[in-house]
Amino acid sequence: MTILDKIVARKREEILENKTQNPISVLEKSEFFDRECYSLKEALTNPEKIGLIAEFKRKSPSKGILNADADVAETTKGYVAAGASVLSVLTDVDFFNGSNENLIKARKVNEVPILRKDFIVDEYQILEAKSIGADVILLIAACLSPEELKSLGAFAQSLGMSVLLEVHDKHELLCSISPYIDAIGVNNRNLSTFNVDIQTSFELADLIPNEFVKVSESALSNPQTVIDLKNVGYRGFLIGETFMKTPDPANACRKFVEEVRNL
Ligand SMILES: O=P(O)(O)OC[C@@H](O)[C@@H](O)c1c[nH]c2ccccc12
Repeated sequence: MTILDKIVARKREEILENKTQNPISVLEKSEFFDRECYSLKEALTNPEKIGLIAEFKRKSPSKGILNADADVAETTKGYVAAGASVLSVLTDVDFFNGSNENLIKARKVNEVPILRKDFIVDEYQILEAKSIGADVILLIAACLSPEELKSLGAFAQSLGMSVLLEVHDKHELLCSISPYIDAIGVNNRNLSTFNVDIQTSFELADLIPNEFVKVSESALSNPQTVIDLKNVGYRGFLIGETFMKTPDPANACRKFVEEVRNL
């Protein structure tokens, strides 16, 4: 059993618990449920920005605790002030020390698209994402069939949300493309083995059809890599650890954006 299998197995239990505690009728009454979502594509294609998706992640299964203390409202506001176009907030509790509460706190103080970073396998989680104020959901090809990717993507888009499809190899990419996604993220980290290799993004760049915004995810720590990825067509850069492992993630983000701009 890989770590991804473990996470998904636990996720299915959690969904059952949440469905009884917070039925859909309750989710639909949330203050955020009827708000209009911000568009991921629009945010990432703004020519004045570098296309940063800055992530709030306290812990990861591969690295352990990154930051137990950072305040989510202050950090996410700082990310946006630093120039981030989009925020990503981990909501998985057991493996990433995230929470829905963290996303709600980020939503209340920011006016940019927010990605609910979690392992989505059920429509219920998409309604939950909408109810906590998320604009974007992640669909991970490694844990969903092509049919599930299509139906979950179509469901999210029917609610006005954007869909980021995550792939980490050519096979996943080629069998997951559908009209029900807005952007394609190449994860440089293999979620089953935790191996990281930025070449993955360079190798898959040309295989992603141009109608999708191209996003490179994970293990980005060098400002020059952002420039090199831009040159092969990427418009989004998802960064968590590089910022969160420092005592002041927003400040680390500000320095990173400045360095990219000066290159
Ligand atoms: O912290 P990093 O190496 O900058 O990576 C961020 C993000 O890409 C990573 O957290 C991530 C990518 N895909 C995921 C799926 C689930 C949980 C987390 C992730």
